[in-house]
Amino acid sequence: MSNQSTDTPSESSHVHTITPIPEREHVDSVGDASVGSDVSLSWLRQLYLPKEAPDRKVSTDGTVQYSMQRNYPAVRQLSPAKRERILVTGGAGFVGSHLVDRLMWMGHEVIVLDNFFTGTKRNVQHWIGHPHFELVSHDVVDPFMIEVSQIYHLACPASPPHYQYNPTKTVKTSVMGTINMLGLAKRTKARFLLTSTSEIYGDPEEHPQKETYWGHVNPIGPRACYDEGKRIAETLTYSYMRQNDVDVRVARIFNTFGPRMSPADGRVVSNFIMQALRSEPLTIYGDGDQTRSFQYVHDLVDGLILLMNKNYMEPVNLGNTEEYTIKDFAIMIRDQVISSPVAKPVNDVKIKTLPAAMDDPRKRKPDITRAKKYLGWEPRFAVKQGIQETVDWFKLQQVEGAI
Ligand SMILES: O=C(O)[C@H]1O[C@H](OP(=O)(O)OP(=O)(O)OC[C@H]2O[C@@H](n3ccc(=O)[nH]c3=O)[C@H](O)[C@@H]2O)[C@H](O)[C@@H](O)[C@@H]1O
Repeated sequence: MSNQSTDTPSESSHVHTITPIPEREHVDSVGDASVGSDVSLSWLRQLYLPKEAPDRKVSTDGTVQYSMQRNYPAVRQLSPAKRERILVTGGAGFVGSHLVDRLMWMGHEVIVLDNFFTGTKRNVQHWIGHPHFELVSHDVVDPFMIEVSQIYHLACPASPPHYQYNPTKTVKTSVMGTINMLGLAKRTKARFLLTSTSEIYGDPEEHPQKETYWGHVNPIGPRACYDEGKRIAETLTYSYMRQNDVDVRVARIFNTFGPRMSPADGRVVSNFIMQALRSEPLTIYGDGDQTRSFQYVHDLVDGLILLMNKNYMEPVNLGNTEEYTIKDFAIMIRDQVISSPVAKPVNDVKIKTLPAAMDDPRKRKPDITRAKKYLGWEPRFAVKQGIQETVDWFKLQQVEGAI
């Protein structure tokens, strides 16, 4: 993409009316006691923003030395009868690893399958060797046999540059990976949860998007490998439900951010934070009037666990209704990185405009009436609180030389 202009865009001209964002209280605990996922934020933070890191020593000579962790984080003690054996595909990825943290906290046995294309061992390193945890290097495109009672099927690249890097493989992952995992659910009678996406709505003509909306997707465009892949994954899921009595759940996940996002995955949150930290211009694709609604990863994990454990089989949107134009979002992130008390000094960060991405949805915001009604779920985190934690995490990676 070539640079067209270097300037700070005006904050006014929106394409449609955006609901003002309400103030939210600072959150210090997450989860839901009804399913045993309730936990303090500080317990989770020790896993990704530790005060000390006894498992690794980062030296000024540019080396890092990992050592066996002496103590695992404390988890709930469950009786064997209540302990589920849970498979998480893509469990070493950004969302998957936070889900694994919570399921481990809840006292369950967790088996992670990952091919490490976008996930990393580092994301789940703190659990390796734990008696409740197993990490398997495996690509879901190939069949996999195991006895489990629940399957969270997350495996698939999710950022547009990653899923467009090898579109055929993305389609295979969605189609064959989902068939393999549904087959496993059928054989073991495990409950199966598909992580679908807001992208199945395409460039929506309905706003906000309800689950009853069928979508507006270009079937042959550059995003199709992901959009259509996830649409067929939904089709497969409900076919197995009707034909084979598989107990299914479908989450349609809207834009999610947080610690452990890959700094180079090309999504807007990681791009803007990294650019601001490096004092580089923030890159806006197109006019910046396109909108997205961003949720913090812990809210999503709350929603996924509730959905798995409640008795509701239709698709459910999981997303935050705080909607931003991308240009307002750029300004918000820039200001937050600059004003952050522990930030290394960043120079005056500019914003530059690049050509729009093809088929980029113009607006996106979830209608979460269903999630509220059937799961008793709604996001708790203000985007700003989540962004602050994410900025802190990116800074820690920078200090440790990991990025
Ligand atoms: O973050 C997510 O959860 C979602 O990310 C992508 O969907 P998309 O909305 O295109 O996400 P981004 O790549 O983060 O882009 C958001 C908006 O920011 C723009 N953008 C992105 C990157 C950038 O540097 N500058 C910029 O203006 C994009 O053009 C787009 O309009 C994935 O396709 C979804 O599956 C995934 O759920």
